[in-house]
Amino acid sequence: MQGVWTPDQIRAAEQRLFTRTPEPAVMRRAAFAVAVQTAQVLTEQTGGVAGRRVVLLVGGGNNGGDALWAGAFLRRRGAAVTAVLLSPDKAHPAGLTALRRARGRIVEATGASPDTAGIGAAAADAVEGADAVVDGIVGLAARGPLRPVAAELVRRVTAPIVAVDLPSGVDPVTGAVEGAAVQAEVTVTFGGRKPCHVLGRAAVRSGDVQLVDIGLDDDLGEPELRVLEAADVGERWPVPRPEDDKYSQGVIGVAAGSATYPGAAVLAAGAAVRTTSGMVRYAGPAADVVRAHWPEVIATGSITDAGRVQAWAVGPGIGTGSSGRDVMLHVLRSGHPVCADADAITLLAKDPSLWDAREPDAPLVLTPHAGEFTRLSGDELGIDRVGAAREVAARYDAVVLLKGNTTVIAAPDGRVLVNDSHHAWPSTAGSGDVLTGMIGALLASGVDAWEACGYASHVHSRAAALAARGTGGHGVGAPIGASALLAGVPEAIRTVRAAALA
Ligand SMILES: NC(=O)C1=CN([C@@H]2O[C@H](COP(=O)(O)OP(=O)(O)OC[C@H]3O[C@@H](n4cnc5c(N)ncnc54)[C@H](OP(=O)(O)O)[C@@H]3O)[C@@H](O)[C@H]2O)[C@@H](O)CC1
Ligand SMILES: [K+]
Repeated sequence: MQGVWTPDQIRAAEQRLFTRTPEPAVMRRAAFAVAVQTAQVLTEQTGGVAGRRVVLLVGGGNNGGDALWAGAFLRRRGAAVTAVLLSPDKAHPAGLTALRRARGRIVEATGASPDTAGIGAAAADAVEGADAVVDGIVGLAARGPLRPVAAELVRRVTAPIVAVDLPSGVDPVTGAVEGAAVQAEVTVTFGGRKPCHVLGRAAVRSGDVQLVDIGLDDDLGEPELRVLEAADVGERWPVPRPEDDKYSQGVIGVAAGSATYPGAAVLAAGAAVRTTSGMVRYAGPAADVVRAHWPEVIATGSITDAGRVQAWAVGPGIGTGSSGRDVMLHVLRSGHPVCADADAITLLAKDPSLWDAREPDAPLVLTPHAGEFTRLSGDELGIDRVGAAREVAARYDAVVLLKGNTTVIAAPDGRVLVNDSHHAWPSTAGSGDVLTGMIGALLASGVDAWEACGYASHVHSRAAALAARGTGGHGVGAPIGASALLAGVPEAIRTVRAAALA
């Protein structure tokens, strides 16, 4: 599990660290890691470091200081280093001295012979001719998108960019990208990941995030967010133990779909079949279609005949009328864990009396997309998706899985997991029905509700990428539908289990 800390938490931890290690030493350690990473990028792209042209984009704070020191280290490897100063009066003095001593070149962004965009000739030549660029424009103190001169310089870069701490122009806390921002090949960050490395468009802008230990670990405290790694998921994914039988692994009940729209039922029940080896029951008007697709599912037409289950996955395609309401009353009164999606969420939002049917201590998972979330919360979803999910989770005493390119999973006690797969292959109709069935199956097998959401969401996005044979948003792959995603689930489970056993 990876932790993610806010800039305020990082700064507070740094203050404690500086009582043991002087600040300049910490900065040099950070900068050295930037230099090593830049050398690696240069080697990969050009076959070496000596003689290659490195440009440092240097803002007026310590982020720029890191870049200047990194430039001084890169001079030792024989790179030709040019620092482009965006705020010459504020550029980090010790960093400047170090680069000058190492015989790096220093120019001003808006220096002599400016072009029509106001960029000085030396800066323009350097940026356009670079083999690699180090982004030290702004770091933890960033506010808003890149300012015009920085934006213009970044626009002209064609070389790979190594971002110091975070890609300049993104919001460090919310991950919002509201204007010009750096697209990094690699981001070298210090002490702990920040929200922008794992949230939304900023996570994509960060590229490959390399975390460098600067001695902060003991001072960081509880992380603001957590990210599951493949091995975390594989280690806890339920598989049959030698002593298990079909009942001991959990029986899940799926209440989804309708006679007119049986697809949601087929997908949710199929997802449950592929998630665990326990038994799957289906209750609803699509029983015949479900049986035809999944002979292993025990299907019945009415929720009242469903038989015993250990958890319910409810909602997709049940409708928001009186029969949907009856289904909700039944599953909420059962006292078992419930994963409520789609129409189930709309029903809960429009009829608050349904909450009274819920057993107070039974775990409840709500898996809204943005529109359903707004119905639940009563407010438009803004940039701070983490804060919003946390608030709704606390209000309803439920785990809230807020769907989006970054999935945010908030527990009622404030813990938050995020799943950012850096791709959008799961964005296809029916994909949510699959996720609901997966979460329900994990709940039935006894996995904690917050963790179940994290595991299911990780495997779900992995299954989509496997099915699409795709990687990043602009990488290879072909479009998939939810049935293909579902078919990818077993292989996705195999890969996370292999990671855990490795
Ligand atoms: N603490 C430590 O010892 C360690 C810290 N480390 C490093 O320090 C970094 C934090 O440094 P920092 O606090 O000096 O601020 P930093 O992010 O460089 O910003 C500088 C100035 O930029 C400006 N600015 C704001 N928004 C902007 C925008 N959108 N576009 C353009 N400019 C913008 C704003 O100034 P303004 O112009 O508004 O007066 C702001 O004050 C951290 O990320 C890490 O790299 C590492 O060395 C490890 C040890
Ligand atoms: K930066």
